[in-house]
Amino acid sequence: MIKIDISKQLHGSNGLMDLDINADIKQGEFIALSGLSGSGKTTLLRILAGLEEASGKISVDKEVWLDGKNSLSIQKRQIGFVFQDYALFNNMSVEQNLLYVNKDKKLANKLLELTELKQLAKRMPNTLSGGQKQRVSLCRALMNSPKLLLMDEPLSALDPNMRMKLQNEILNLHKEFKTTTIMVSHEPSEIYRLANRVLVMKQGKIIQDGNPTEVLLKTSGSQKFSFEGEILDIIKTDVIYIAIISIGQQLVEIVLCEDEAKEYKVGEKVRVGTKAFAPTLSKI
Ligand SMILES: Nc1ncnc2c1ncn2[C@@H]1O[C@H](COP(=O)(O)OP(=O)(O)OP(=O)(O)O)[C@@H](O)[C@H]1O
Repeated sequence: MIKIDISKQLHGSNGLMDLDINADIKQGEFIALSGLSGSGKTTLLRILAGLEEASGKISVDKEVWLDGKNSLSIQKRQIGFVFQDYALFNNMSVEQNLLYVNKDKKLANKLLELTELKQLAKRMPNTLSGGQKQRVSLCRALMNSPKLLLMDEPLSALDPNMRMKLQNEILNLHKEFKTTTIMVSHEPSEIYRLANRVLVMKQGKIIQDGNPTEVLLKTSGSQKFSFEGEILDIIKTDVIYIAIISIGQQLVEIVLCEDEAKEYKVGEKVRVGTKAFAPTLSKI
């Protein structure tokens, strides 16, 4: 069990902001940490890792990581950290990056096999793709059998296909090692696939704490669809107008009458909704 009860005054974008976090995390939980930019997610991870000071207490099982002025050093905390920008040692091969953390060759091999990196073990990081680099940094973070794995938007620099592949690998690694994990993510589908619990932060506080269904599904099964998107263009045809909306990776056309077309502007954020129809599924 990880017990967190910390506070710290931060300089938010609108003046001072108190980071105040009180949460208990069970062994093996996979937590998605979500919330608007500037809400304090990265700072919380950095405090847990011992990279930043805070007041309060953090304990992991019977071990005290922080208690008032007493703070266990980063090296002694047994933390794995995966950053968005990989942070690999570029002068070391893939295998050396892993063995630098811990000389356990058997574990390094197992991790490289699980993430299909075995053939790349002797390669240098700058010869790898973004997805491969992030797999290496994930493996490296697991080399010291961390009590807590912290990941700060680890997949946000990757294209959607690679992102999905890495989500599966993260899931496999979590099944295998059951490492207690906190991962910052903004993507609902990613959170839904990976996490068993979601913490949503706002202005330094946790404002929602629940399982992904409770936190993410707002329609409660009512079959109303609603997607957020942005108007890319409004095109006039003979008698009607067509708004081109970008929703995630897709472009959608919505027919507008003249009065509606006047109401909206290109660049505006909109909600595309539909009700009273039965959605169907088909394989792709
Ligand atoms: N050591 C610090 N002392 C004071 N203020 C800080 C410190 N570190 C960060 N901040 C401020 O705290 C706020 C929260 O920053 P943080 O990076 O934790 O947010 P975030 O939720 O991770 O945002 P993003 O999603 O954009 O990465 C920011 O306004 C930042 O400037």
